[in-house]
Amino acid sequence: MQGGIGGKNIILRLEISTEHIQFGQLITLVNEHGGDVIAIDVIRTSEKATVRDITVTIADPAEIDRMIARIKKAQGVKVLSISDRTFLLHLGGKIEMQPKVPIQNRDDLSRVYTPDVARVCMAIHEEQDKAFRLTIKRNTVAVVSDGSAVLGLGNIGPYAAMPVMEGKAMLFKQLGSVDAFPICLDTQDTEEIIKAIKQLAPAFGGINLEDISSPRCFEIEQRLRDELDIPVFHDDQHGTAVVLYAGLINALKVVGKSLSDVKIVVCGIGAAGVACTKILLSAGAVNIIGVDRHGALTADETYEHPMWNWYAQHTNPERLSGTLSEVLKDADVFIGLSAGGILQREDVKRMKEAPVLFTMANPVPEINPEDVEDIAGVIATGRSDYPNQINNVLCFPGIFRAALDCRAREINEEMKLAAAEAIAGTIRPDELNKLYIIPGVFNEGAVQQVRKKVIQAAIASGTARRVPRDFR
Ligand SMILES: NC(=O)C1=CN([C@@H]2O[C@H](COP(=O)(O)OP(=O)(O)OC[C@H]3O[C@@H](n4cnc5c(N)ncnc54)[C@H](O)[C@@H]3O)[C@@H](O)[C@H]2O)C=CC1
Ligand SMILES: CC(=O)C(=O)O
Ligand SMILES: [Mg+2]
Repeated sequence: MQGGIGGKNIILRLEISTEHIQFGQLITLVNEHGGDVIAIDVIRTSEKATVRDITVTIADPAEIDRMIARIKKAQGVKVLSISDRTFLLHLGGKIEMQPKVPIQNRDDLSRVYTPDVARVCMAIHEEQDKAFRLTIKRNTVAVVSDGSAVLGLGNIGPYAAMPVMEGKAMLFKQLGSVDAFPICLDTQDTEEIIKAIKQLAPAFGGINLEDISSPRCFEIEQRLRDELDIPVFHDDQHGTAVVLYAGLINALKVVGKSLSDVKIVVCGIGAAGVACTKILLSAGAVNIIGVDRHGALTADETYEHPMWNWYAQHTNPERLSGTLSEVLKDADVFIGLSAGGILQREDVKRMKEAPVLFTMANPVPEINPEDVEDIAGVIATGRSDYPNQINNVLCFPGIFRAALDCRAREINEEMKLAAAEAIAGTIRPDELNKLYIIPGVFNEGAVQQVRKKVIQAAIASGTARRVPRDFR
């Protein structure tokens, strides 16, 4: 994946001479390259020529250049510009700030701002907790990244991370009615990140850490949880783990296996891989083998990475060693949280019957579903263009909605397990099948169910600081 014209949807602005070319000829040319014209807008027209924006969706992006070369050669057609619909959508960023009330006169001005605002400031100064009532704090979350592990793109830095964080902020708002600010810090130093987030915290009711690479993410999250009194949640760890567990509950029902019996191979023992393993262990999984770039993690080895030593001590009961391919033999479940394209069809064939494949690397999964759909029991990816999207977006809007509504001090294990069970439970037994193990992102019932179950868990576990009105 790269910048520029790399996507599947493009808009061509063409000046078309009415004397030389029939519009139908152009459509045929697009179709010959596997493209479909999905919209045509006339920009201007004269007797001799029309200027039109033609939106084309194309199955094989490699065909785009060939198609454009042919259009450029066609007599009577001038290509004025080529744009990628995804890039157009990002022009100027994807979100903006909106005041809740207009400032229409001096009276409004003196209330939202000086002098009257001073009385509100002093009320908070006298009782800091009032910040929850009198500022944006109670509904606002900071989405903070350092750009070090952005999706599966790696360490692309804070500027390049912004589009993902803006996207997360949009999802927070649309799905959970949570106001979220994208914040990308220009440092990858653990202490500086902790300090910066603590300094930002007064404005926020929660901190969603995003795309911070392991092992720094573990210390950053733990220290912030200890030192702040608002929920701090590393989405790539816990959001992913919650949704993965929800998906696995249902996938195992489809293939008729139980969590305590299955052999699970987790590939990519980073932020997401560690958290997914932890939630599965706490839910009763016994036989989990973790694999990273150098092969299986085993208690027979010592690792520089302290989390890997913990991992090796708590997993791989048979102390298997070897490559991903080797340890996959007779496995029931593959969980990929590593990098695109690293799993081969031959490896899947050596797994047990009806293997469950969660190939969750973004944007390119460990294996393309179409390469193994004939031999897999259930397949899920992190993407929205295949069935069974296992993506933390199913968790973070609802879990933060709940945490803000009950003013939870933290998001604890009880709340995470409740969220997973709520997501899994959204699918009725008569709906469950290999192509439908997890609710879709736009399933409003799922967010509401997560909110309800997570608030109940927060109250029961004593971390809620208020009981929302609909729970009284
Ligand atoms: N679907 C979802 O909801 C989510 C998907 N992800 C995806 O999971 C992947 C990992 O994300 P994080 O854990 O945040 O990153 P991370 O950087 O913390 O961990 C990635 C781990 O994968 C390992 N790895 C890389 N290439 C490998 C290979 N060829 N074989 C074995 N291990 C390999 C790395 O050494 C590292 O330990 C990314 O592709 C990300 O997009 C992450 C979070 C949520
Ligand atoms: C989904 C997500 O958070 C990731 O791929 O990093
Ligand atoms: Mg992420």
